[in-house]
Amino acid sequence: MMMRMMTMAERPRTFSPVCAPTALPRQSGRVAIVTGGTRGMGFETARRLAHLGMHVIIAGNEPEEGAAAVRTIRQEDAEGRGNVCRQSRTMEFVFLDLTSLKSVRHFVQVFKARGLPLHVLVNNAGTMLVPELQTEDGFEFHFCLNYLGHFLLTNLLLDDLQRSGRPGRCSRVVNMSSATHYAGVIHMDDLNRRACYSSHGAYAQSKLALVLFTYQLQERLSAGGFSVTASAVDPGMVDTALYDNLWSLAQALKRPVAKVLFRTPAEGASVSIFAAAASEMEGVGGVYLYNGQKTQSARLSYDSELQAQLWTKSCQLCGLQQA
Ligand SMILES: NC(=O)c1ccc[n+]([C@@H]2O[C@H](COP(=O)([O-])OP(=O)(O)OC[C@H]3O[C@@H](n4cnc5c(N)ncnc54)[C@H](O)[C@@H]3O)[C@@H](O)[C@H]2O)c1
Repeated sequence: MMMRMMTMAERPRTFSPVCAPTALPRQSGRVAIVTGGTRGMGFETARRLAHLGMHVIIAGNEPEEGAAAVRTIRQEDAEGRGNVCRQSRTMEFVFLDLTSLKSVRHFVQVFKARGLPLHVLVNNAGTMLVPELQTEDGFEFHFCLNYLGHFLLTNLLLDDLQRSGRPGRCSRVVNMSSATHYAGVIHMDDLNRRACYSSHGAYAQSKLALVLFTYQLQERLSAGGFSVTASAVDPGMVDTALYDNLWSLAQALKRPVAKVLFRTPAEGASVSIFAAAASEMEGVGGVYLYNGQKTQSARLSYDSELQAQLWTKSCQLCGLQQA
């Protein structure tokens, strides 16, 4: 499929959603995992995929928020169908803490025990501007939550994605990146940023790592002849709880600006939903999407040597055997 490349300078200033909701095909019989689907864009993604008929598993570290999200979506679904089906097992929450590699492995074990197929994995969960902090495994917080946890999760679920995809109906991995990745640098010898920490630098590195991971994953999937695609998406600036870590003056200034200029979570999520479900994206991978268009990502993200190095290093950090 031909998609026109946009440069950064060409990026439109309008904040319209990327695709009309009606343009998406039904997804009955398909299964999706959405990380961080308890609120914000993850919730909107889970909601839309569920309404398209998918069995959606919200994976997150906030069980109460997760239960509320599941209740809301089930209720909406039941009302849409004119019946009440609150016990439906096609919309559920399963605990996953992406800052713990043990939790990632446990989540995968629980999922595999169910014997379900897996057609869509949306790696959406994330955090931003956290003060210097280490995870239980000793990783920098942004690096682990935004990138490494998702790297491990995806790799452990790859065989399920490969088994569930077929030519003409590929399984899809969607990685939630950000325009901040353009400012990112990969510090291969200091991925945990011990030498010189900045929360913005750590966030940017994690989002660039996700783009490098996306391209390397697609290359490996294509080389293996698998019916799985991987894409990175950029939702624009979206008014969500992601900005809760801004210092208080910045918060106060952000609020009125966000109301006018930022996208709503539903608008922001439309790019993940498009990547996860649109017919236009069938068989399309190794791309960075912004406003539903294939867009040029950072120059560094196309460095295939850097992609391979990061892959190898990430396998070592997670204790994964290299394929
Ligand atoms: N809001 C924006 O302007 C913007 C812009 C570009 C990219 N993004 C990205 O979009 C994604 C979604 O963010 P959002 O804006 O909807 O923010 P949000 O704070 O509303 O959602 C973040 C989600 O991640 C989950 N999460 C946090 N820590 C977790 C952990 N340890 N384990 C599992 N889940 C965890 C939260 O529970 C929540 O569901 C993030 O990856 C973010 O970096 C956001």
